[in-house]
Amino acid sequence: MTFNSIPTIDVTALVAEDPVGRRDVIDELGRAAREVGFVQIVGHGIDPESFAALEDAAKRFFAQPDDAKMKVYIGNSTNHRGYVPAGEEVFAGATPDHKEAYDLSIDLPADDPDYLGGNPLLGPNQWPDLDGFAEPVSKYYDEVFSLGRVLLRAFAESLGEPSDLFDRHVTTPPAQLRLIHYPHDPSAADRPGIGAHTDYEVFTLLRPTAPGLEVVNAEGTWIDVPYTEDAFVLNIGDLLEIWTNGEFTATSHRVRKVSHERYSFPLFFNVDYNTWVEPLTQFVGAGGPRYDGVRAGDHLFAQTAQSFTYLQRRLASGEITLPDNARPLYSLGREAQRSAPAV
Ligand SMILES: O=C(O)CCC(=O)C(=O)O
Ligand SMILES: [Fe+2]
Repeated sequence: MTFNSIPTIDVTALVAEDPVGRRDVIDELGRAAREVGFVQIVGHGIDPESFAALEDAAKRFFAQPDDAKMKVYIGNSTNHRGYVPAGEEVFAGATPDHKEAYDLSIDLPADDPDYLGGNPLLGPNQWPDLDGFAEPVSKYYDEVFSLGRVLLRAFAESLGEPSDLFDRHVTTPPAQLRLIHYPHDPSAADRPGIGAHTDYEVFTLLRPTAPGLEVVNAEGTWIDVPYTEDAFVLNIGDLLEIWTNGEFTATSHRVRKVSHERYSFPLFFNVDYNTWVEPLTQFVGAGGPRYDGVRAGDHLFAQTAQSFTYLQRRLASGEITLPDNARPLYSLGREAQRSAPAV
């Protein structure tokens, strides 16, 4: 099965809990997750004002001088929160991505036991000292997180399963929101915005401000995700691919070189750190499971540690270690399947 465009699904009936219309939406979501792994979501009910306020906050944050941004450098954090300067994240192998970012996640109190116990992804955010930043960013996070929960339940139902099959694992998950800024820099025209990859979580809900995102189909052709105002781009991540034994696909995507300024805001919806994710028996046929199991948080941390230079330094010094059985980068998704079968 291949595809040449990204479907758009109006989820109004799902969000409104319309008992009749929601079933059609669920079936459409399931079909898109199987056949494409990417979909544009409209009718999601997120207030355009919340997005406008997030975009404004992000622009004001990135417009600050480097030394102000570096006060909340991600490398100051033990739980992976804060500012990611250009060149910090080495995504596509040798070529650093041409972007800067600000990473936050579920904002737990400073006395959170997982944080105090050294969990590498859980704990408080590292908020900048910038008026009118934390409030709109947190509001957007909470609203999109709630939408994610509705969609997660819909995906379970689309598989003929109880709606809480995955959602029962969502309490305080390491679900990151990234504010990404791709600056305007014509001299960097030969560098990718973000190299090809799959996302490491359950699924991603992304809002961009401009085109540039591309996904690969089964034939290896890169397909544009057209920019649609007010739509969320939803893509299936590694964990749903593993749980469904490949029934859903984590489709590889990239951001092509951007000569214009662009922002994008992916919220990587996730399950709790300690959730064990392996192919569910109902999806495993005679051929057996196609994937080894992973712990949700370990998978995200292992992938993160292999792509952020501050974590590579901590690994090299022995300050931190990779989780057992860490997968190498980019071992899942359609691109990986084309070169080698999953294990
Ligand atoms: O900027 C985009 O549109 C994509 C970002 C992305 O794929 C990611 O952060 O994982
Ligand atoms: Fe991504």
